[in-house]
Amino acid sequence: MTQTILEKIKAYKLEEVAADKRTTPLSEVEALAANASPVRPFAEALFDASKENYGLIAEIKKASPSKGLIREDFHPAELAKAYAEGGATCLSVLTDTPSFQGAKQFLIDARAACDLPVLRKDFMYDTYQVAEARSMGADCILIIMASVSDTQASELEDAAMHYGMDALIETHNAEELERALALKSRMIGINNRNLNTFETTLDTTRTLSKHVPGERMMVCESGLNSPEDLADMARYGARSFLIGESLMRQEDVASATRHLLANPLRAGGM
Ligand SMILES: O=P(O)(O)OC[C@@H](O)[C@@H](O)c1c[nH]c2ccccc12
Repeated sequence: MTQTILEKIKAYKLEEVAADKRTTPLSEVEALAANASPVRPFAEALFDASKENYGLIAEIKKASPSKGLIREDFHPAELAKAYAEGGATCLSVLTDTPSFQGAKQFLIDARAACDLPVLRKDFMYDTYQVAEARSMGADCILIIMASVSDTQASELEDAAMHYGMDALIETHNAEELERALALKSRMIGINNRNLNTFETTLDTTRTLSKHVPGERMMVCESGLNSPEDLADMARYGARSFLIGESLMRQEDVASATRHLLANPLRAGGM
């Protein structure tokens, strides 16, 4: 049987975590996590920003399995500063190496360069990875419903809460969304990209948004390219966005971020 991209990632990630546990035992990671820089409120920052205009989680992403190398001139600290200057609310930093050419050090460098709360973007299966995320300084983790059981999801969420971190619960279809809503987290991601096939369409948000209850905060993820895309998604109730590639492809990341956040809905008085 051929594996999907997500299944392949899961297989190597479980091996990676097992190896990490051998080199750095959990007790050591927990001690580092306990001494890490204080948590920056992630969900709260996003919620506040989305009341004013849009909340933006800007992603530091060097490469992806579907696109290959996205950005040559890649310096996480510089990019973090540019995103902050351009008005991003939070950062997301890919720490997966085999598929995204990310690194744990990228998160550490990006967070040290700005005041924004930071999401560790990786494939999480084990609470060891949550402790590790906090030890790097991460303020939020990602839980991908397509890749974890309900039990795993709530264990990961509990571990995040234990450290005072937030969790972004990522969904891609109605079944995953229903499972996500059984968790405690307020932030519900709708990923427009199917992680098994890497097909991307904003129709995912158009379809699923109506099933996100008002008390949750919807985060529209992937495939967003322009202020018009954001305005379009805003019509479906999205006020917060997770954006990587379209910003990473711009030479001047700060002004590209500013341009993206210029809100035609408000500016046009609609
Ligand atoms: O680069 P884009 O199309 O703007 O997408 C960003 C982000 O949503 C995407 O990187 C992502 C969403 N969920 C993920 C899970 C794992 C890895 C990556 C992702």
